[in-house]
Order: sequence, then structure tokens, then C-alpha cells
Amino acid sequence: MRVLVVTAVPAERDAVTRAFGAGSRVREVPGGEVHRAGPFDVLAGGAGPAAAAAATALALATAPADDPYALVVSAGIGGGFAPAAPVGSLAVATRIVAADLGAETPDGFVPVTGLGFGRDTFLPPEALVRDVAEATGAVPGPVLTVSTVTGSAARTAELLAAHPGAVAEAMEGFGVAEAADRFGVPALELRAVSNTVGPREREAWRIGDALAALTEAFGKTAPVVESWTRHDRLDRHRD
Ligand SMILES: O=C(O)c1cccc(C(=O)CC[C@H]2O[C@@H](n3cnc4c(=O)[nH]cnc43)[C@H](O)[C@@H]2O)c1
Repeated sequence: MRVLVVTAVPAERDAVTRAFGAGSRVREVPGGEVHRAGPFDVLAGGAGPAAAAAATALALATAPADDPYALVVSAGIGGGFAPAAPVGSLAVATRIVAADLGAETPDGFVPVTGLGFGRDTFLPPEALVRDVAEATGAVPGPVLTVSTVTGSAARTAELLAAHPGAVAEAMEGFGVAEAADRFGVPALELRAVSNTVGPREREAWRIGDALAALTEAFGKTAPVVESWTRHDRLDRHRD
């Protein structure tokens, strides 16, 4: 069974496929094209949770019936929370959290679940997270999905207070996981840290280094997910 990887932009998609030589384009989906590379089908689905959810859902809905996806991975560059995830490091999500989905109240932010509907967290398969962390050196921890890139020390402190131990933020993970969940497929999130979450300093983003780290990480992740799709996934369904 194959693994669908959803990135935001083509530069991230190409960083993933580069681990296996050039990715060959396999199929068009509305608004994008899926590139095949090793065990991965890689799609640049757009930036933000809504684009990511739509692209993921379309790719899953149009997957060949005789070769469905066993896993969806949200991947790309991201902001790392200091000191847990420095620039150039990798982060793998133990929880994929919609950090700004909810309501602002006089008493502070209330997550959507506190409003009595929806959900704000998806849990990737524990054993897979552990094995990916071990193979790649990625720091495991909550990865936050935000619609607005954090740009101040105050907002960084707010996020860390609400999500102790958060290692990274990005803009797509929750959208990818929400779509995958509708298809009964587990999701993972893997981020290469291009910048530190905090006061905005766009010129300091090390995008090239992060993309190179992403390529290396996917080379090391391939055997792990191949083994997981063959063995652990089936064990899980047997329980
Ligand atoms: O300009 C380029 O060459 C380039 C190459 C690859 C990727 C980009 C992006 O701007 C990707 C946007 C994507 O990155 C995630 N991201 C990165 N840092 C943060 C952050 O601190 N907070 C939230 N998201 C971050 C995010 O997922 C964006 O969609 C440019």
C-alpha cells in the first residue's frame, strides 16, 4: 500500500521526491499533480489548512481502488519552538493540533471542543511516530496548525502555555489529518524547521537548509513507513 504526502508548495514536494531521484508525475488531481517517489505519492496541495484539507480529500477520493493509501503525511518546512526544535532540525507530531480553531472570549481563547462541537486534535500512530523519530532524529512533540504565522513573543508564549511541549507550528497538518480521518486513514506530520517561532524575522528563515533536511528525512522515513504499512498497520487493525 502507498503513502500520500501532502506539502504546501512545489519546492517542498520536490524536496521530498529528491530523496528518490526526480519524482515521476503519476496523476492529475483537481488543482495539482501527484508525483511518485519511492513509497510516496507527493502532492503540493497549497498553503493553509483549508487548501490542505481540500487537496488531501481530492487525492484520497481519486486514489486507484486497487491501491488505496495506508497513511497520509503532512510535510514541509515549519517554525520550531525554542529550545526544543532549532533551525535545521526535524519535528514529528505526537499530536496534530488546530491551535487557533475556536473562539476568543473575555477569559481567553476557547478551543472549538470547548464550544461543544468539532475536534482540535488528531493523534498519529504512536509506534510510527517513535520509529520515524528514531530513524530521522526528529524531535517528537505536539505540532500546531495555525492559520496565521506566529510573529510575536507574546503569541509564542500564549501558544506554549496552551500547548505545553509544542515543538513546531505550520499551516497544514490539521487540515491534512481532518481529511485523512474522513477516509479512515491515519495521518503523520513531519516538519523541517526553517525558522524559530517568535518575533517575525522573515530574512532569517533558512529555507534551503530546511528543504535539504526534509530530503534527508524522507530518505530515512521510507523504510520505516514501508515496514509499518506491511506489518504494524495490519497488527493495529487486528486488535
Ligand atoms: O520561498 C521559498 O523558496 C519557499 C520554499 C519552500 C517553502 C516556502 C514557504 O513559504 C512554505 C510555507 C509553509 O511553511 C510553513 N511554515 C514555515 N514556517 C512557519 C512558521 O513559523 N509558522 C507557520 N508556518 C510555517 C507553513 O506550513 C507554510 O504553509 C517558501
